[in-house]
Amino acid sequence: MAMSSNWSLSSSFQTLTPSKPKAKPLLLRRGIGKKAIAMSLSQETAASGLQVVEGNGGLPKVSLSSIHGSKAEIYLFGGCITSWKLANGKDLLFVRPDAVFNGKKPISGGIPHCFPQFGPGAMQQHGFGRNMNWSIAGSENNEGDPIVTLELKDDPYSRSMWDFSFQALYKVTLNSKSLSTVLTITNTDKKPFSFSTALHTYFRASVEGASVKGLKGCATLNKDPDPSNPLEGKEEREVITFPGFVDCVYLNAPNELQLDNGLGDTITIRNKNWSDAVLWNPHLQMEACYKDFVCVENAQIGNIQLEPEQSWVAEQYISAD
Ligand SMILES: O=P(O)(O)OC[C@H]1O[C@@H](O)[C@H](O)[C@@H](O)[C@@H]1O
Repeated sequence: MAMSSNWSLSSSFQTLTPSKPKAKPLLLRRGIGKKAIAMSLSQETAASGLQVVEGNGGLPKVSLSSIHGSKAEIYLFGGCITSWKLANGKDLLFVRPDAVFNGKKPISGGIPHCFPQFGPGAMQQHGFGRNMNWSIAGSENNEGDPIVTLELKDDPYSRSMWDFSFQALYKVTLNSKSLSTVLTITNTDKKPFSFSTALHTYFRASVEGASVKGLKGCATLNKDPDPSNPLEGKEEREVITFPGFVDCVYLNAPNELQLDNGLGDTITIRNKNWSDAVLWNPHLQMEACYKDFVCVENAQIGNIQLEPEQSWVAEQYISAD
């Protein structure tokens, strides 16, 4: 499979001592007071093409601009990428009209994290990663393309649900026609833990014209009609469309899928080490917006167990040609 030249991952599991990226640290650090955050807003940071600005609800938002014209936005709350615009100004991601930006409820749209649980399970459906504040651990600029690394660590809130010490690093790179992410989960505890995770990507779409290719032959867990009792099956379709409610897990999904968003764009979704995929459209359960998006999610549905100091790494690379 062809990958871009900056696409490299030596191994999926690495034993390493958790470390900060080498890039120059920015002002917004974890645990910093509100006042300090306010002071650092609007500041042009060390790496060009990257700014921290005030987003909806006053939440800090990282704004990325490539010299090639593409743009992206990431809320530190939830480490959620809410916008990915090509040079032509088209935003390929979708934020639901009912999304709230109050720093409490997860942002419904863009690319929310499901961590440390895809769900359903012991804690809230998609875990706590999407409703905690991530911090900026570093930034770079590679030939005009901005790169930012966000970090999430355990705190009393996460420990109230999942009593482990962890570090999540999320490196986001914006290129002219692509957006890539590397998620690294490290066990910083003294005991093993297990987790599941997903990138719950909401793609802007015209649902009637949208389709996904690449999943034929996969084993499926279909949550339609009963989400609490998924039906096991096998995907027989070359081209999957969204004629009604869709909520299906694809196990051992391939490393490359293609989404036709029904709006004139073909989006290639490549991954390394995201083992599974999920397709979701709520249909009439969300009458106000279901026609305007489809979720195509890279996921790790089965639990990953990490020993102390061990890391799990997975990459996603979405591009529009
Ligand atoms: O939490 P959100 O963004 O509303 O998404 C919920 C949906 O997320 C999907 O990933 C699940 O497969 C669905 O079962 C679930 O209903």
